[in-house]
Amino acid sequence: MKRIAILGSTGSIGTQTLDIIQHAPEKFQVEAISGGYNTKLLIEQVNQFKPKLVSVATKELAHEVQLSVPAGTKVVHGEEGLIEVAAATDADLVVTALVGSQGLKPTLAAIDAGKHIGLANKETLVSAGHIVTEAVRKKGVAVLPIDSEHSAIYQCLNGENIAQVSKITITASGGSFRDRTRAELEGVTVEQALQHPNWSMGAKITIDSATMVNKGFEVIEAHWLFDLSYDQIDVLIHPESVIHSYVEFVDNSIIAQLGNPDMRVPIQYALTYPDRFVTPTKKLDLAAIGKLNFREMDYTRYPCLRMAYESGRQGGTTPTVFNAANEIAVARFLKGEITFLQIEQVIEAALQKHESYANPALELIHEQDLWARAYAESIQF
Ligand SMILES: NC(=O)C1=CN([C@@H]2O[C@H](COP(=O)(O)OP(=O)(O)OC[C@H]3O[C@@H](n4cnc5c(N)ncnc54)[C@H](OP(=O)(O)O)[C@@H]3O)[C@@H](O)[C@H]2O)C=CC1
Ligand SMILES: CC(=O)[C@@H](O)[C@H](O)COP(=O)(O)O
Ligand SMILES: [Mn+2]
Repeated sequence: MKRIAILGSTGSIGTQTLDIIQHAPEKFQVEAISGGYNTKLLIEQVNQFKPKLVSVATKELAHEVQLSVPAGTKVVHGEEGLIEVAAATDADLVVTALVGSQGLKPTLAAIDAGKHIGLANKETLVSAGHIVTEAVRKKGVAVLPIDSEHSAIYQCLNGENIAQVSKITITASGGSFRDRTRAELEGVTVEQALQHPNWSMGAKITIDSATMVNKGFEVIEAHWLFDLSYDQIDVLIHPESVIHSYVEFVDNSIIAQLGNPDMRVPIQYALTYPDRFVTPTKKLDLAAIGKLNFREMDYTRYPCLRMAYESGRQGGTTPTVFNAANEIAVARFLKGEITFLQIEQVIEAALQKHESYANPALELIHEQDLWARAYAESIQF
């Protein structure tokens, strides 16, 4: 029995993690879960999976949840609650499925407590990759990627010598506006931006996919997960999201991982690694698909990807600012305060304004994250 804790159990990744678990109840025990504000779903999950510990966003919501869950369930709240879910139970593996850099402290707490990590919350590695990587090295825990591209690369690298990798290629669907020119992005709506062509995901990552910030995050995430230089990480547009990513070796051999766009496959792989078992997902039918398409990345069309590479290469607090400014810009776009094209303007302005600090400690990361948020919030158009 593998004991699992889930940060963000009520979200897209969290619910799909529980879906895999409910298909193999003999393999998993859910020790702890956390939700934010969706208490209705959280209560259903607690009653079905019977974790000992559950966390919600606020004290008031914790009181509400306590009334509707089995006696003996401990209900906690806020950042401390997330840290407790991450670190205070007997879980072997913590699935980090919170959205945004609020996932950083709980992830570090889980690592410090010696838990293996099923990593979905990529903003954590973008914001503080060197700190997370160092903590993982010190504690000797495993980080099993859940992000589909990184799970693909992890699977392609299984048993290979990383020194013989010449480069990796992360595939990108192109997002909800992949067939529009930049001029055609003027006036696009929130509703249109939320229509991802292949994946059903939370709102924030769906917007990140449309701006190509998501791919930029994935480049930085790959740099930290696989210890590759930015020159060894490419991005290629692949509209069907069937090839999830691939690795090219020094002998020009390429290994790719394929599958239907269904996050339950990489989630399951992270939960059961190094084993595999029959899954509730559908088989990939290449004959029915017929052909796969590819397009070279256009960095003028997608300036956020260019900014991500620049931020990653600069390192220090620059990726922290890139991430935090983006979080605010996306929230402002979703609230209707700014336009889609202004998201990249907010990020660019924050990157230009900030002063990069090399090798920052956690306190400085936190400070710069707050600075970038306040600055991104203050920009008026
Ligand atoms: N969805 C996907 O297919 C993929 C997602 N990822 C990454 O995984 C992470 C999660 O994404 P996704 O599942 O789509 O996101 P969702 O928005 O669907 O879920 C986010 C989760 O975080 C919780 N949460 C949000 N705010 C708070 C808060 N203040 N306090 C406590 N909990 C909070 C939400 O709770 P509630 O809803 O109850 O408020 C929810 O459980 C992101 O980093 C994303 O980039 C990576 C690859 C694919
Ligand atoms: C499912 C997943 O891993 C997402 O991160 C996905 O990559 C989003 O799709 P695109 O960013 O390629 O549009
Ligand atoms: Mn991805």
